[in-house]
Amino acid sequence: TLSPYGVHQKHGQISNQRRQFSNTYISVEMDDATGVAVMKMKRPPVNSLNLELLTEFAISLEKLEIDRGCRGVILTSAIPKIFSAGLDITEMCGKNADHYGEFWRALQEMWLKLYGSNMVTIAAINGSSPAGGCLLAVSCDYRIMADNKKYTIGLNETQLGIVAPFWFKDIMTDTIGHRATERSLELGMLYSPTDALKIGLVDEVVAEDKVLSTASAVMAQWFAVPDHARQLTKSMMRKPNLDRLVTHREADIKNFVSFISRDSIQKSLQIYMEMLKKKGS
Ligand SMILES: CCCCCCCCCC/C=C\CC(=O)SCCNC(=O)CCNC(=O)[C@H](O)C(C)(C)COP(=O)(O)OP(=O)(O)OC[C@H]1O[C@@H](n2cnc3c(N)ncnc32)[C@H](O)[C@@H]1OP(=O)(O)O
Repeated sequence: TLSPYGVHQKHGQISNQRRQFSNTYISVEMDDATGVAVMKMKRPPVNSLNLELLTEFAISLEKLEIDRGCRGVILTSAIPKIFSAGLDITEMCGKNADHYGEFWRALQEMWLKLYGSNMVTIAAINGSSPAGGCLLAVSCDYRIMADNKKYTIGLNETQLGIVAPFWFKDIMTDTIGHRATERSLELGMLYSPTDALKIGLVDEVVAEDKVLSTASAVMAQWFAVPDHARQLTKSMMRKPNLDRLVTHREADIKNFVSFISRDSIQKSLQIYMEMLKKKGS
């Protein structure tokens, strides 16, 4: 079927209790018996967040939000060793202002839906999660990361010569505190799972093969609290950050477009992409 946003979706029934829907880059398995949906990003090689993935992400969340049977979402990756490499740098390089604006609006939309969700959201971080990948995780209610010192998480934007916008910074501050955020963002720090746990960037570190089962167990604990009370509390905690972006949404897009269009920023991103490609070859 074609959704109102023009994204093709495949629907399938895999049992009486489980429903599945899948787009190009997102697959969702909804378990009606538990009320839990597992949402997986599947954009090889590194789940970088391009316009299409962000749009599918927002639509999938919206569908789950209006599904009365769904109380919680586990966000994870179908790609081994990678949760998400963050924003697709090629969406921010060598394109025109209209494209940059459309891309940023899609990112904002996805974030407003994820951070503002009434459902319990748990990030099952089964791989590296820099920059935009970290934003996804920090926007959830709870974070469980696989215990593998090769994986890293953090807002490393300054290392690319770019700057995490105020709404990334706000939720990072709410998660790890002002001083840790200041240092972390200025230096563009990426943390191992153990160090991320120490500063409170993730809530639990577990063996790689236990990430999903731990997420399900944590979900059951959160479900023990009456939904209406938990939802009102979440909304009270998150409303100021949500309102701030909604109020300044157009200005934020304008800032992004003018910042990213600068020759010096384009050059920094190109150098970073070349460095990534060289490393891979
Ligand atoms: C005044 C204020 C104004 C505000 C202005 C706002 C400014 C913008 C703010 C933007 C906010 C967020 C930014 C981001 O999210 S930028 C993305 C940052 N991400 C990273 O730095 C991660 C980069 N990638 C890696 O470190 C590694 O790839 C990995 C994730 C650890 C995986 O390592 P790997 O060894 O398994 O894979 P690798 O060989 O490196 O990569 C495979 C191929 O994928 C390409 N690639 C990797 N990451 C990205 C990416 N983010 N976007 C696009 N492409 C990516 C990589 O180049 C390889 O390609 P190829 O196979 O060589 O062709």
